[in-house]
Amino acid sequence: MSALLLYFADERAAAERLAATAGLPCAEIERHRFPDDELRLRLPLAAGEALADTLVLYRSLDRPNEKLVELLLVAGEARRLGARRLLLVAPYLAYMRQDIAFHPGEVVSQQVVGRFLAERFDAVLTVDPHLHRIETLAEAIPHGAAVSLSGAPLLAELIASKVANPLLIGPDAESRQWIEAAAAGHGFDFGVCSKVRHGDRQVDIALPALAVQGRAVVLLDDVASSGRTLARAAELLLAAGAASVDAAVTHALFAADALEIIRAAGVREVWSSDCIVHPSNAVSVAPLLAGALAQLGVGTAGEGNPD
Ligand SMILES: O=P(O)(O)OC[C@H]1O[C@H](OP(=O)(O)OP(=O)(O)O)[C@H](O)[C@@H]1O
Repeated sequence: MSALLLYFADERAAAERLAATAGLPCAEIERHRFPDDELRLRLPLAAGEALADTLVLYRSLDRPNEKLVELLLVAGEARRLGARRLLLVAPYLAYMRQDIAFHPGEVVSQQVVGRFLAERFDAVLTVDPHLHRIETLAEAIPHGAAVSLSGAPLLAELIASKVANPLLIGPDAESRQWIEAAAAGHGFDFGVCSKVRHGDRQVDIALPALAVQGRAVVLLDDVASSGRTLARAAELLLAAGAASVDAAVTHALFAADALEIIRAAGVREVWSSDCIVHPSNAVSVAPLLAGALAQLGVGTAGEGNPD
């Protein structure tokens, strides 16, 4: 069974890391944007060349609005050309946070986008999707297509290599799942804050009842967007006597002035996984994704020959 990993130029490095780890050939999709913002895409196929049995499309869904159109076009063309098996590797999955209509008529984007993906791809692999009122990704992406992976163990290894005897702090109740997973493997001390969100850029945080005086604290979260969550938590921790505060996130969205806000709050180092391409990337999720692909029978990562 032949398989090919397809990627776009702006994610070449991360896609090539995955291809190398998974033992897959890879090729770039050519992309041109017309003056009116329409896209012209070209799959890397020579005239008369047959499609691979399995196509793996690598596209992380930060800046999702245009990327969702790319998925629509690539998947549509691949199926038109007779693709039998089409997998999406989207290390960051967008639109997962709007999981309920807060007002009549409000679009429940999570469900709409989830169905859009499930109708086009046989499997959708992602890391730490932000789920709030639903428990499993399968409730958003139906038809058995959802594969949800945890970046916490990789971030925990990174933290262990950077900070001696860290105190892991999760900024809200939802972070407890990855804080516990990260702490478990290394015996880190940990605690979880409580958070109330008042708006896109406004959160109130209360620290857990823990001694933070003199501790090297690492904040660990799934995503940093406006940066306000990490910034507010860091301010409180430093005010409570923490010796240092670093931050690690799976998804480095860092919208607009987020990094400046985080640094101004006193955060020393900011690390992220390469789920979203960003200068803070410090750990690759390629081994995690390659392992999941191997479980789906794609690539050689499961055969002990990742190179
Ligand atoms: O950088 P920021 O803009 O602060 O956003 C990042 C935060 O947002 C998310 O939680 P959220 O507050 O959405 O939790 P919820 O799903 O419980 O509303 C996420 O888990 C982070 O904690």
